[in-house]
Amino acid sequence: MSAVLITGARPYGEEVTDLLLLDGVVAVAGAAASTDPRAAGAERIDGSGLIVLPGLVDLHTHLREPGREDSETVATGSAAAALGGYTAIFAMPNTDPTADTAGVVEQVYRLGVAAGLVDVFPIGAVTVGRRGERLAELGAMAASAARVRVFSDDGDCVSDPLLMRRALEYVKAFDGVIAQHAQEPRLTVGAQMHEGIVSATLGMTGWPAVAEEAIIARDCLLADHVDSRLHVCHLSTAGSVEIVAAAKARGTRVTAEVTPHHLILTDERAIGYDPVFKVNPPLRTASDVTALRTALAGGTIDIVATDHAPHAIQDKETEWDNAKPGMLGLQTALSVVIATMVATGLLDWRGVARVMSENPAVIGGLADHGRPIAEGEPANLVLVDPAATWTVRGDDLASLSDNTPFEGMTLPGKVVATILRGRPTVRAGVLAAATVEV
Ligand SMILES: NC(=O)N[C@@H](CC(=O)O)C(=O)O
Ligand SMILES: [Zn+2]
Ligand SMILES: [Zn+2]
Repeated sequence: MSAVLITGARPYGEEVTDLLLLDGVVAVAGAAASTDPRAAGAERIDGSGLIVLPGLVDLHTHLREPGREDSETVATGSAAAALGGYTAIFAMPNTDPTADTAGVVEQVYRLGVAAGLVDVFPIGAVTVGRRGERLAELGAMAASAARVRVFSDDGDCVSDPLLMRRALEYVKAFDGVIAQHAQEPRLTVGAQMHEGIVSATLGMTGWPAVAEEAIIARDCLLADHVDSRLHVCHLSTAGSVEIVAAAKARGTRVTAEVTPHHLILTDERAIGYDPVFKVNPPLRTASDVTALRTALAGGTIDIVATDHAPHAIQDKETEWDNAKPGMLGLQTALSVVIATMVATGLLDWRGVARVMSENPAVIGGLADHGRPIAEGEPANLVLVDPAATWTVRGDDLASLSDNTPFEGMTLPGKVVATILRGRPTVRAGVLAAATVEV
């Protein structure tokens, strides 16, 4: 039997409430927690000054296993996730081999269980090899031990509208969702960064906003037509926000995510030609950043998802055109959300719980994550010190890769403890009982 007593912490930043966690469940919430006889032998966590939130849920992580274990593994990505306050992550299928069969998704699922730091839910590819030619075995992945509910060809767009329609129709049978990487390939041939004033000045090939917006508009219409669930990955432009808002107003079952980096960085970062700022979709303009923050606060954008995309040094520290797109995110996401959304007054802590835990759990179909902090609920929790600040160093992060765009930045908010089913995976800001070397 596991027993943990958290004293003096504030759920959602509200009233101080003691919490007694027994056998993976919040057994007692309130003053009675500390006096409960079952608290006698419990591990104690001093929560004074800390905020408790439901454990974070990331709907968009790249773990690189199988295939690129030199840039990330399920175990090292799980460590980064736990240290970032996550209790559940969804792993994108752009691995080698592609996670497009029951066999591969079960392998990733089992590696997550073995690492034991966070619940790892594999995302299945929509098409075989993510090649966009024919549907993968969606039903077999859904029926597998990994119980896949989210499907995506992320890294590439399901650009064929007929395949997209069929995928949307297929997943209705098990209430699945298609998570689309919205990028019209013909409008982004050779694209390196956001198409605008900065790309023109630098002479780089641009990735126009319309390449994202055209696919989102099309997919919203398709999802509406077949009454299925669409999720828009890493939405990045003000125009995309307008399209999603209009679709939601019409009753389309569409949800959308924004990444931490799109909430804080702009295309001006490309000026130094440092490929650490190369990402898909690209960093956009300051007015896009403002629109994304407003949409996240107002609910047009449902969640923050990291798009944690580790890359080995030889793939990233090369000239811009040859560098792979993608940025680390798991250990910095909460701090970036605090800096951009909480410190600015756009979201309170209830709002943070909604966009980083509750909503992603609902979209991903998880019953045991993103739950209220209340008696009888699963004890998946994160304790955050809102007053602490820290300076990001890629070297210090648990990921095997170092490609953080926040190197040297001082950010607010530190994860002090992460608790998965009543068991601390992070204590005093460090990995607890690590089952893996990082
Ligand atoms: N975001 C990125 O720039 N890269 C991702 C793929 C993706 O999310 O599209 C990757 O797998 O590296
Ligand atoms: Zn993508
Ligand atoms: Zn991605």
